[in-house]
Amino acid sequence: MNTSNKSLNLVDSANDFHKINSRETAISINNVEVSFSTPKGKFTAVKDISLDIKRGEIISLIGHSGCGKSTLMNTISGMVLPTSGEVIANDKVVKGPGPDRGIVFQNYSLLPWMSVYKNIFVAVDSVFKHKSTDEKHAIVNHYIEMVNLTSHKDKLPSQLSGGMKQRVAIARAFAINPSILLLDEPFGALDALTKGSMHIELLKLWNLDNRNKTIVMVTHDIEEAIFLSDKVVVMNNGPAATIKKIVDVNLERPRNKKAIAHDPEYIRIHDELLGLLFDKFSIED
Ligand SMILES: Nc1ncnc2c1ncn2[C@@H]1O[C@H](COP(=O)(O)OP(=O)(O)OP(=O)(O)O)[C@@H](O)[C@H]1O
Repeated sequence: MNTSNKSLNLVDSANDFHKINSRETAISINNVEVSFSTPKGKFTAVKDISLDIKRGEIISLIGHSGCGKSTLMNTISGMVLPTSGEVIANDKVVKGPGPDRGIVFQNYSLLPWMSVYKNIFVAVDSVFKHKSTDEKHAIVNHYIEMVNLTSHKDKLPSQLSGGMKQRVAIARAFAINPSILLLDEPFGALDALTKGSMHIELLKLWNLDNRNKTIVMVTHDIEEAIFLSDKVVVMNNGPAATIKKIVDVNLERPRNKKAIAHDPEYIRIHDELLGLLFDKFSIED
């Protein structure tokens, strides 16, 4: 990626900005319960969930498979509405999806018949209706360049590697400039090396935006959660899953993946998260 110099220059000022800005609440999850109607009756996926997420924070949701991470995330995106309680995003009660909340899924959700360029253009075009075509092209080119895919912009998704597809999905999410970015296991399908470089690219984009975007990510990967996040929200097993603990990640940014693994605080957080996920209450099923 050709953004490293820019992002390095922004790091110090971004630190200050982040501290000031992080005092505002971007997302408030208030006493949320989500139940689904199933052929066997009502199924409560999550309940009693209350969580405040500050502007510019990166939050990870972790927990065992099926505990309700995606369901909770989808209450923020508006794709799932709470059965009771409410989610407030950018000071408005969430009643459905909106352009202030961009989402990236594990399966990239790119339109297979459209080029890299077109996939991003379509999203930009639908959100920035008031902008001229030239402005929209400039936005698309800017974000394609940011994820270093300019030479691949005319390719179809089927002609790209998994990491490249995920970069397109991330570029598309950033291009519509949502203040809240929701990532549902975005790197789950990638090999360790590609995953590592995607982490760096995500943080570069976040830095270039002055660490102003609020990012909520679902992951199964403890190391990924610690490396990227300010807080890790650990969920209990479902049904009727609740938040088990919110673990603060007080590790200085920018973080170096190699160095951080030897940091005593990293090791402590890692042990705590392992304990929370694999204690006797978590493995009863
Ligand atoms: N539309 C639905 N109707 C009925 N049950 C649902 C629905 N969506 C999710 N569930 C159930 O709610 C629970 C939580 O699902 P969810 O996908 O949120 O879990 P998750 O923690 O994200 O899982 P994973 O880590 O495996 O992706 C599961 O038991 C799932 O079967």
